[in-house]
Amino acid sequence: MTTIAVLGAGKIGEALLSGLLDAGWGAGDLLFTERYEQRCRELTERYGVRAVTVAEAAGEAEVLVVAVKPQDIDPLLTELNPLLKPGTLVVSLCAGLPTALYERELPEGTPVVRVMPNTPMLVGQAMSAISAGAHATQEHMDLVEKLLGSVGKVLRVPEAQQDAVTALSGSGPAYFFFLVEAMIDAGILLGLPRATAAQLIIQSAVGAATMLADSGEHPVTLREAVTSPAGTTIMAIRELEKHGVRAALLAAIEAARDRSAELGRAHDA
Ligand SMILES: NC(=O)C1=CN([C@@H]2O[C@H](COP(=O)(O)OP(=O)(O)OC[C@H]3O[C@@H](n4cnc5c(N)ncnc54)[C@H](OP(=O)(O)O)[C@@H]3O)[C@@H](O)[C@H]2O)C=CC1
Ligand SMILES: O=C(O)[C@@H]1CCC=N1
Repeated sequence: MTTIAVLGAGKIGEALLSGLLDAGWGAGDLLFTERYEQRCRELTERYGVRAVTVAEAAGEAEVLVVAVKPQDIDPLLTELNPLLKPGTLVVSLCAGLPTALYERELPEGTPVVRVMPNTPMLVGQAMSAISAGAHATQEHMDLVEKLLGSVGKVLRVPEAQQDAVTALSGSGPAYFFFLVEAMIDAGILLGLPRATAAQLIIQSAVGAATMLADSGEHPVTLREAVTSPAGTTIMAIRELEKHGVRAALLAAIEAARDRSAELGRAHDA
């Protein structure tokens, strides 16, 4: 079995560890690094996976998954450079960071795969997009596809699309959570108890997502089926259009794309 070390087991690193264990990966094949002792203990107690140093991770693992904040990448790559064994695959989950950054800061020929996952990985429902760096082979891509495929769906995309992907599916769960939060507030406004409003909206979200995933229908068709002539839904849609919700989403996702590109440029040589 391939040994995988997650460097930086925060929100997404923990989601990956948890998702891989749920999918049947052995705890003995998973390692992680973290900055603080207490966080190491917490994760080891929760998942039975071993906390190691970066040097131990580089010595033992065939795959190093980098899951630190983009702002924390430079010291980690400096530490990793002299430790990396030839042929170790480096998988980056970091928003904005190009494979070229890793290739520049790590030993010549290091295979790198850039991935943009999302937190539904925690429940085996991630959407991950993967792109090969200059030295990543078909076998490396297949291995990363297998790894991420065990915790959700995987799409191969050209690296030039990764900033857009980050804005859409990387950040995407947050937009849905925001929408659900606002809709629950609307229930409160209408006088419903919070628990009732939450149950109504969360199940509606699950039902709508399942229809989108399973029916093969375009979202417009599904929305039209809910929108009766002179009924309730069209009154709500008119307000959404009047308040520019569609334009707000376009602008929001464009801003997220721009931020991803900016995070990458911050590391230009
Ligand atoms: N959260 C998300 O939904 C997604 C995040 N990502 C990407 O994943 C990466 C991590 O994000 P997220 O999990 O949210 O962030 P977190 O801050 O939750 O996780 C990063 C973790 O790495 C630790 N860390 C930092 N430097 C080191 C180091 N040198 N060695 C070991 N551990 C270290 C941090 O410790 P400390 O807290 O002490 O600094 C923290 O626990 C980012 O690059 C982000 O762009 C990608 C897709 C989705
Ligand atoms: O907000 C962020 O920067 C990270 C990347 C995608 C989702 N969360």
